[in-house]
Amino acid sequence: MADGTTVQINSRLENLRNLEPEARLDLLAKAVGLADTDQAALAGRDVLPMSLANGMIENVIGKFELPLGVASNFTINNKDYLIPMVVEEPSVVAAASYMAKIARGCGGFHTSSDQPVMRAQIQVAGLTDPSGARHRLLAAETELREMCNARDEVLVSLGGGCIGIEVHVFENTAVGPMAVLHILVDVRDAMGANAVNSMAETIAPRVAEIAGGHTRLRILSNLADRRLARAHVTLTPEAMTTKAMDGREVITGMIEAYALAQIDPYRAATHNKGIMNGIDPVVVATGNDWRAIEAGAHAWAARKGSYTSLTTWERGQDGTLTGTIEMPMALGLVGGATKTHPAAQAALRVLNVETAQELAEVTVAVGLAQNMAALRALATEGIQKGHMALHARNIAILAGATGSQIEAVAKAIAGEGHVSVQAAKRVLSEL
Ligand SMILES: CC(C)(COP(=O)([O-])OP(=O)([O-])OC[C@H]1O[C@@H](n2cnc3c(N)ncnc32)[C@H](O)[C@@H]1OP(=O)([O-])[O-])[C@@H](O)C(=O)NCCC(=O)NCCSC(=O)C[C@@](C)(O)CC(=O)[O-]
Ligand SMILES: NC(=O)C1=CN([C@@H]2O[C@H](COP(=O)(O)OP(=O)(O)OC[C@H]3O[C@@H](n4cnc5c(N)ncnc54)[C@H](OP(=O)(O)O)[C@@H]3O)[C@@H](O)[C@H]2O)C=CC1
Repeated sequence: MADGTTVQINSRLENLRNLEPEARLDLLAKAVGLADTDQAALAGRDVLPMSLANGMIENVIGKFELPLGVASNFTINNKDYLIPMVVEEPSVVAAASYMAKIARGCGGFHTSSDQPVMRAQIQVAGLTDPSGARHRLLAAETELREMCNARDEVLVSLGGGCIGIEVHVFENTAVGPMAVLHILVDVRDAMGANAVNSMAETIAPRVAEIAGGHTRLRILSNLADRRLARAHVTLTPEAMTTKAMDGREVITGMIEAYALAQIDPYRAATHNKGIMNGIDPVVVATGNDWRAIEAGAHAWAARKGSYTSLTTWERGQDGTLTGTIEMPMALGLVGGATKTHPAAQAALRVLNVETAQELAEVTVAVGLAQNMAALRALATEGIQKGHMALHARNIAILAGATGSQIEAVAKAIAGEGHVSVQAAKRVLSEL
């Protein structure tokens, strides 16, 4: 766990879906060994006192609640994980759990990641010799690195700190030539924005002196391309077989669907939205900055000039299907709201991760599972059947159903295949 103790979890929580929320939390608490305070935080009982909320952002007037679910069945690198997910969209948690169930029968997900290295940019403008400035800055690397590290002794004592620099030259911009110095900083278990921003601001005057010209921007880049996390999964045709389709056909359909996301930005945007359906809920549940993750994901997807898929899907020589994902994942276990929000702390304990790198790897594995669910549904029965069956509960609520009526109305309209408020109102009046 984040506190240093190791717990073996069995993520296959039988019958979880059929329990009431309190019983589900109870089952989760037993599986993970959660303290009462963490259970209360996850249940949303007085989780965020107004005084705390008021200290987190400005002009606070209240708090906004969202559902917190748990995806089961995940096996990643032969270790079981239960995944807390904060999300407003139906079918996301069910889909992740389902794909994790299929994947665990095939050995689960496997991951790797880069060291947690962030970059910050120091823009130098007003130059006549940007290439000369680049050489002068590169020659001063040791001095600049030492200045950065003197700014954050705690990070250095934790094994992190500035590990190097890069200088990028732009000969022609709207305001003339520019050199941009990047500092590369190992931020350990933090997301790292504040650490790298402070270093960038500290060394900027010296950078201006060395380069000539003047410095302007001093800020991290959310294109965290030195902090990539990767996951892959290999699935047999037998595991991909559905009631209506042979697994080999399902695999063919998924690969065809993926092929469009590779080359067509219209499809890639939706394909990647499906991936972020898995990633964002984990980022939110752990109190991390989801705008930073979104910005990094889409900038990475467009890095080759045209926007493309964050995943790949390929058929192996033995007929198996392999899915992979690789993307920036700047997540922290400390800093930001991860430490201040009690539910984020509890969610991290449910995840049972030791390092920010492990959290990043688990998160991209959930993104891959979510993409697998969408492609599998799209390649077989279509998205509406499974998604709308679960969305039907929202529609039932909109139509005025309460308590046990919600499930009854949802089941009836999903069964009719006509999920609309009108149909729900009719069923409700007949109940
Ligand atoms: C929705 C399912 C999973 C149903 O699929 P199903 O075949 O009806 O599921 P099942 O009843 O056979 O259950 C299989 C397992 O799914 C899970 N499961 C199943 N139902 C529940 C539930 N109610 N509550 C909790 N867990 C559930 C659970 O793990 C269960 O195992 P069990 O517990 O029985 O051992 C399937 O149809 C599916 O995966 N559909 C895809 C859904 C999806 O991708 N949703 C995302 C929203 S759509 C979108 O925004 C993105 C998109 C699609 O546009 C992206 C793109 O285009 O690429
Ligand atoms: N473009 C962007 O994405 C931007 C994002 N942000 C925001 O910045 C916040 C995240 O910044 P971040 O720097 O991560 O957070 P913090 O500055 O809140 O926390 C990180 C600090 O925690 C301390 N620390 C303790 N233990 C560790 C450890 N094991 N590893 C690393 N650091 C440790 C270090 O501080 P110390 O040395 O002081 O002990 C470190 O600098 C988020 O709220 C984000 O929204 C801000 C600006 C821009």
